[in-house]
Amino acid sequence: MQSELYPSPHFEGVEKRIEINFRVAADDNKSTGGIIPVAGGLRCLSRAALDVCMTAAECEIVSVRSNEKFDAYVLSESSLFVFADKIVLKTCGTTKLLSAVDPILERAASIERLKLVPSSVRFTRSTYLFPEEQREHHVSFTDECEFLEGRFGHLGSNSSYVMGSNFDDAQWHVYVAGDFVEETKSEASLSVECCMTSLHREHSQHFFRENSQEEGLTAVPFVSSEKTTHDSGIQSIFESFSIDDYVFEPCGYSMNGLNEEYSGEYSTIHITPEDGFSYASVEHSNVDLNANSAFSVSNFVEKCANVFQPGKMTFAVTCHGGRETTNAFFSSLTSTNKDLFCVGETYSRPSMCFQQLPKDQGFVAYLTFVKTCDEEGPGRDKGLNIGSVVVSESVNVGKKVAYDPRSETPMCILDAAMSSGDSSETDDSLRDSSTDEFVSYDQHDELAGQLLQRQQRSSFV
Ligand SMILES: C[S@@+](CC[C@H](N)C(=O)[O-])C[C@H]1O[C@@H](n2cnc3c(N)ncnc32)[C@H](O)[C@@H]1O
Repeated sequence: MQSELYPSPHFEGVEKRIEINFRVAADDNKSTGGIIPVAGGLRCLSRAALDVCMTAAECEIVSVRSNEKFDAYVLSESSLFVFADKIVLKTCGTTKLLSAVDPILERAASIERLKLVPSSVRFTRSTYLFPEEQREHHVSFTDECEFLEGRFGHLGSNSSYVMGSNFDDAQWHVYVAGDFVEETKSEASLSVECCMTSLHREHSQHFFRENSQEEGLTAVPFVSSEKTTHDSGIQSIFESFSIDDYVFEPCGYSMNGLNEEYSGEYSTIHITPEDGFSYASVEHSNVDLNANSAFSVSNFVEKCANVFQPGKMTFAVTCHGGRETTNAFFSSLTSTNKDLFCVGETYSRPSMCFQQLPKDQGFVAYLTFVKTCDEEGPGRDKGLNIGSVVVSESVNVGKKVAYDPRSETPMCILDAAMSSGDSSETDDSLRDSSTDEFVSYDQHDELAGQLLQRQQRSSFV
């Protein structure tokens, strides 16, 4: 259906992401003491073994860069990060990310002496722009969760969430299982995943190898990936990072960044610049909150906004590991004033919600920003606002929801505090819509009840 509405072929920029943490199998614990050497473990997997896993997901490795803590691979569709005890795979398009899980688990289990087995997993994604084109285990979030439960449900503490307004086109999907805390009592780590749509058309010209002939747009001649990274402002988001960048033919951009100051930290950016379905993602992950205590989520939000100037952007902030540090970090987010994440006057923040993960695994905060005004000029890609009602996936209520993509601020006209439709999955939204501030845990049950009542009162066609 949508192929009649969008330029063909179009590209699904929205990525799926899985992070699997491993530990030494119980029967090998005695011989190894449970220790996985930082240069060993999963990093011992051969290139051929990784290629098999990537082929299963239907993507391939195009570049690699390493530091003492991890190997970062740029893929034809996004990125792969391999640590001694952790794999992070992020793929876009119609790739079959979950089909890589079995080959990864099999190869990890066969690593000599260590025999690595999963200890925890986190799967995340935004709402697909073209959900009907997804295949195999990715046809819906329900399918994705079913698959994940089959492979990781036995780890316990498993749960899934859909965060953000049910009426919005960008909800945040999360599946977690296993115990992050057991493994990393003292370490607290943070990741921020940003997704942007309706990119600025002039800025997007940086990511074409062949210049657009469109009137009103200033062509940016392609010189090198490094120059693209510098001139587009991307380098300024990640100043202390060594960047492995790649500009695709005829367009598209991917990069992995390795922090030279804090060597476990990484970043990754992927850009689909084409008009009609433009999309970019920026991720900054594995931030050790004890070591890099100066890390600021609001600075990160501001930098992404300034560089990309998208029509819309969402941020998922996940904090897990060491309980005290994560708790302190999130109280500092929630106790400070409500403008913490505001980006000047050019963006409004129609929604913010907050999810505590089971068994002290940590927290996820999910924020949405919408551009309030546009300057003169070629403006931004209208993206999905091309004059037709789009049917968007809404797995959490088990039905499809129609919304009008022509609305510039679809969420503003609705009650942003109503998280998603299924209260069993999302009634942990802790935002008080009257004050736009987080509420305490004690207030939570009361607020959830109020939200549910208001949700039941609301009607939407
Ligand atoms: C670079 S990848 C990045 C995907 C990423 N998830 C994003 O933000 O959209 C996608 C972009 O590269 C372009 N592209 C060119 N050759 C490609 C290839 N072989 N595989 C995937 N994308 C390719 C696509 O048209 C699209 O603009």
